[in-house]
Amino acid sequence: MTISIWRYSHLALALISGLFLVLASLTGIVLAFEPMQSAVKPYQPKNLAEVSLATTLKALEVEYDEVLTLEVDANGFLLANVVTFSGDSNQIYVHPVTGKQLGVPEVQHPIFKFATNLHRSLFLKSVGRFFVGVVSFLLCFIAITGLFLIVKRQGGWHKLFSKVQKDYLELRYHVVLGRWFLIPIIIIAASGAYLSAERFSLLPNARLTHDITVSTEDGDMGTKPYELDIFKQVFLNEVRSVSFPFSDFPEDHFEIALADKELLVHQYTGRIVSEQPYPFTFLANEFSLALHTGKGSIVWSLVLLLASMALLFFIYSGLVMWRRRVRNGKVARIQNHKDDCSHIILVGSETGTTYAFAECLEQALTHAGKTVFVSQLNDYTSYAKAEQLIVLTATYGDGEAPTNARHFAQLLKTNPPHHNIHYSIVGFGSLRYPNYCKFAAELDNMLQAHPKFEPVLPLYKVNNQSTEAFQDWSRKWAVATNTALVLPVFKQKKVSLTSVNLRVVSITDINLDDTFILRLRPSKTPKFCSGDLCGFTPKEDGMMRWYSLAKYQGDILLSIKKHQKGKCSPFLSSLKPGDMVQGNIKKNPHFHVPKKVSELVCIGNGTGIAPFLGMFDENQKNIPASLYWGGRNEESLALYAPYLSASQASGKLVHLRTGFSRVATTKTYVQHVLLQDAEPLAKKLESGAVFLICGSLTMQNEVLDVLEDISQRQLQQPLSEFEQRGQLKMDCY
Ligand SMILES: Cc1cc2nc3c(=O)[nH]c(=O)nc-3n(C[C@H](O)[C@H](O)[C@H](O)COP(=O)(O)O)c2cc1C
Repeated sequence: MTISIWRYSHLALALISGLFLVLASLTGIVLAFEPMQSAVKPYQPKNLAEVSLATTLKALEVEYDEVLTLEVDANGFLLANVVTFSGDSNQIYVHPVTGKQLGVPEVQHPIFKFATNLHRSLFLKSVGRFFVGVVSFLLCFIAITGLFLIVKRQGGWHKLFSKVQKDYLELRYHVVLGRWFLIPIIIIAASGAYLSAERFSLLPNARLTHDITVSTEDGDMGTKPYELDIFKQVFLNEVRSVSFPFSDFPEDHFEIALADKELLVHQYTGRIVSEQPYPFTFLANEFSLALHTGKGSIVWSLVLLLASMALLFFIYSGLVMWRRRVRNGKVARIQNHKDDCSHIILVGSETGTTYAFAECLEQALTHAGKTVFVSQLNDYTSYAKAEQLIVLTATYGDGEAPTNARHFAQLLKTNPPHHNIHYSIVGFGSLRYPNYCKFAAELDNMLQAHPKFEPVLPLYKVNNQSTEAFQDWSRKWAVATNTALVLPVFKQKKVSLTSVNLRVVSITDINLDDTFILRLRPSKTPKFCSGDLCGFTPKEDGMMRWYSLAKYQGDILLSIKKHQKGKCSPFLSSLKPGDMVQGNIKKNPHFHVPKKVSELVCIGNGTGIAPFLGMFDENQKNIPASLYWGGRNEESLALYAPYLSASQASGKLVHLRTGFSRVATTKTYVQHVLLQDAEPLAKKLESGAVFLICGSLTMQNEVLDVLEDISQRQLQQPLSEFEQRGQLKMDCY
């Protein structure tokens, strides 16, 4: 529940203050340059901690006829109001030791003046200041709610800076930048709100008053200030300002503002006539001003500049995210009537990405001649002609329902279907979270227990919005329901491909699994790695097919299953040594062996073994490596035996475990073999070994269930802990 409250508060506050925030961040960007520009001036030639006030006062007496005030500004520059011997009154920067003039304060540049006015009051004087104050206050809450949401999303404070989940650009960078800039934004907003509150006298009086009785002490009127001990003991780095006595009368004093207190000092005796510490509100005001403006610190000004820019990005990306969510929520309103449809798709989604899958499925089903109705789980009702119910749902919080799916269980009770309906559930989740697809699993249990619902397929889990996994589920669903379902191609991110001419070095015979190994030598040496992908485009349909590659002694090694009716694999199987073929290489960095790794556990089935053959061959440091592989029988393994034996002989592969599904009466799959090795595998997980999984998506899901089980039972930790540490890498199809 809480996550949606935070999300709606965050959105509502941002919408209310959006326009003001745009202005504030734009002007904030401009204003951040002002302190940077001042701070680089050469007006601080000496370390102030080494110069006593007496030294400066003496130098000033020599240089000027009279000094009225002396101020040490935020940059540590000495600004003095002096009267020269020729009678001119000047405000100048002076050298702390020689008293000589170093420069004059510049008039504020019109751009900064304009930006300051706009930033402070929108040119609306007190009314504007009031609005700006309120917006600062709101911004504080927006940033706090935002930070809370990010912490939730990342799985706790301790994981704030761990890997950010894959999502569309605006959402991803809302999170990535939020982690860095929300704290500075909270500081900017809180200090801005404080300054406004101070300005509108909402805080206790910060002014300081001295309670002095008229001094009767005269002292020696010939005494020079720099001869007094007090001025010899105070150094410039402690001083804010000095006001010189108005006249020679002993009852006029030096007013010295130090970092934390103000002193009145007798001008002839040096006695401290009054000493008052600054009230907290005064210091807080000063601190807020420094934090809000960046005065005196180039580094902080730079942080303010970047935070203002980030704020603009948050406004933009927040709007994009909101629009996506609103648009996705409206899907149901622009389509068929619910009671006319045979296929009902219900979506549970928090950030909207699951709707893209629902739209794809809707298109494909419509194309297959079905009448489709798409809605959200919270709108579940009766569906007069429903034959198939397909639920696509994310999981949120700690394994909870997304906001738009919370009422489904209740609605199901109040609207039980009148006829039997087939159902399938696809859970969208992420292995980074301990409760992977938990809500989908709960729904599955709920429907399984319901007398009117009949499952078409077991629950299918999709990790990190994998389009391949969803395609895989759709193929299975199409077979199970005998539907001619072809999903439209998902929009792919642009990736850089390297086109290469490849010469066939060798090609094996096709084995009993219709599988063969193709060894190709690139004409030039493109940079590639085992785990990258090699693609071919058959002329017939112009669609690229990708194969996971092994880099084997500089060549590309592919394990290919020949599909009789396929377009690409039959062509590749017909190649002869010496033939040339045009291919493409696509980087697949998430499936590379990490540079620093203590141990490797490779798990795969069928042709998924290919990248591992290269990884073992490249294992120059003999990092302990194991292979768990599932195939039909020994003969299936024979295809890879020469490569595996060579790696075993050289210590690059130390542990080989296989599971065969067509040997004994009981089928042994790779996940069963993993279960047999639960204890050693748990130890490997614990000691930081990297687990790589390659092969079919069905195998991947089974293997993940087994690994989750091992991790929970043996280590009392969810598998997500290891996923987040980068110990789990997958490339399944
Ligand atoms: C704050 C947050 C919490 C999440 N919690 C879980 C979780 O407990 N289990 C899980 O499998 N996935 C979890 N996920 C991942 C989402 O379910 C997954 O990214 C899903 O594809 C998002 O779909 P949507 O964009 O339609 O909401 C979480 C994501 C976020 C941002």
